[in-house]
Amino acid sequence: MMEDVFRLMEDSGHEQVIFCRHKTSGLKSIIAIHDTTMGPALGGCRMVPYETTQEALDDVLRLSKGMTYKCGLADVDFGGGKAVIIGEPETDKSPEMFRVLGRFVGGLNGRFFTGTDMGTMPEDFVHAARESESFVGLPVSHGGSGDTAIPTAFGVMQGFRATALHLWGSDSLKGRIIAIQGTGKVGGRLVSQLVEQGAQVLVADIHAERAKALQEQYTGYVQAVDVATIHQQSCDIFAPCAVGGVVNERTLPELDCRAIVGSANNQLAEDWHGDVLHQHGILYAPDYLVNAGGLIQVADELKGYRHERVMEKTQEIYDMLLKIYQLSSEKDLPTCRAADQLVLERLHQVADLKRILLSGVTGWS
Ligand SMILES: NC(=O)c1ccc[n+]([C@@H]2O[C@H](COP(=O)([O-])OP(=O)(O)OC[C@H]3O[C@@H](n4cnc5c(N)ncnc54)[C@H](O)[C@@H]3O)[C@@H](O)[C@H]2O)c1
Repeated sequence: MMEDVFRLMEDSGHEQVIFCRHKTSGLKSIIAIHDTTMGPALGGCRMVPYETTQEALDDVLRLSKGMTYKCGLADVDFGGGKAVIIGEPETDKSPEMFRVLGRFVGGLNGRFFTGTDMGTMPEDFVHAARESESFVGLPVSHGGSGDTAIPTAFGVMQGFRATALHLWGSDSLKGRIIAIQGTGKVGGRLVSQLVEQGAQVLVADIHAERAKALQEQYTGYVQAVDVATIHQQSCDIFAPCAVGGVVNERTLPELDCRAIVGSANNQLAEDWHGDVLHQHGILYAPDYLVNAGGLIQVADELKGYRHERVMEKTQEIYDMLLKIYQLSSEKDLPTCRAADQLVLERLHQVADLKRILLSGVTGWS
């Protein structure tokens, strides 16, 4: 039986949940707006063949709340939101379905902006964008900003450097050993940038040929290892850049690193795994801060995209991460909890400044 939606919203602090259905296109979608204190909600739109509506609802509530935290730490003027489409991306998509989604999102009148996520592609959004201006992550030919892996990798590099400074007193990565799980768009970029900085890099990918190719390209600096053992490698920094949930009950006792800094979303299988990392003296860079480069890029599209501005903003991940590490040390708090505390402080600050009425605002409340 479906759980009471209002109770779920109350538990997670959501403002609004919208169920959208369209008979002819078969669209079934849920949009969740978590918190708009900092600005309109922003978050990706996923298409997944959820088995139940409850499963889709739980996912959209969890992900939209996560976006509030991500926007808060990245210091962009957006709040948390997310959309899910219930369906199989390979077979259920149609241009009409995305135009219908465009009309539903457009009907929110700027309260929610959305970009691509698992199961949705920039090409799908070309159809949606015909109906509303609330879509980001369009192909470059349609005014989009292009591959988000570029700022994302740049942000992770800031994470490596800030972590090195905190742990070893210098942000140089020369001679450091970094183990990268997943050598795709982000991981692959990190390898070349790390080699440039003089680091030693261990790599693993389920497509073993990708890791091997990097080993051949950077002989003497990059070594390919087995996917099953990458997290167990003795290294300075373990960088998950593939899938979520890699820090879990099974992997925790096997980790042999001083820090975890990577691009993958939801690296902690459960929040309390972050507490265990803290107890074990493994420094964890909250993933939603370190991988915020992509979010910063799509948020910038809404202002008229400027690459330099995106990279400048992404660079700030360095200082924000140092702030989290410092708070964590001072208060003996796990870094994930220190990050949450900073977001809540920011929400209070923004709510306070918004008490000042701007001229031209319609309505008096
Ligand atoms: N691209 C972005 O802008 C961006 C932004 C934020 C977060 N992320 C996250 O970062 C991660 C990497 O993103 P990407 O764009 O490089 O994706 P990608 O699909 O280009 O690369 C992922 C790589 O990981 C490999 N892989 C998958 N499962 C693996 C496993 N169990 N062990 C080892 N390798 C595995 C894949 O073969 C692939 O080469 C993802 O979790 C993504 O959600 C990416």
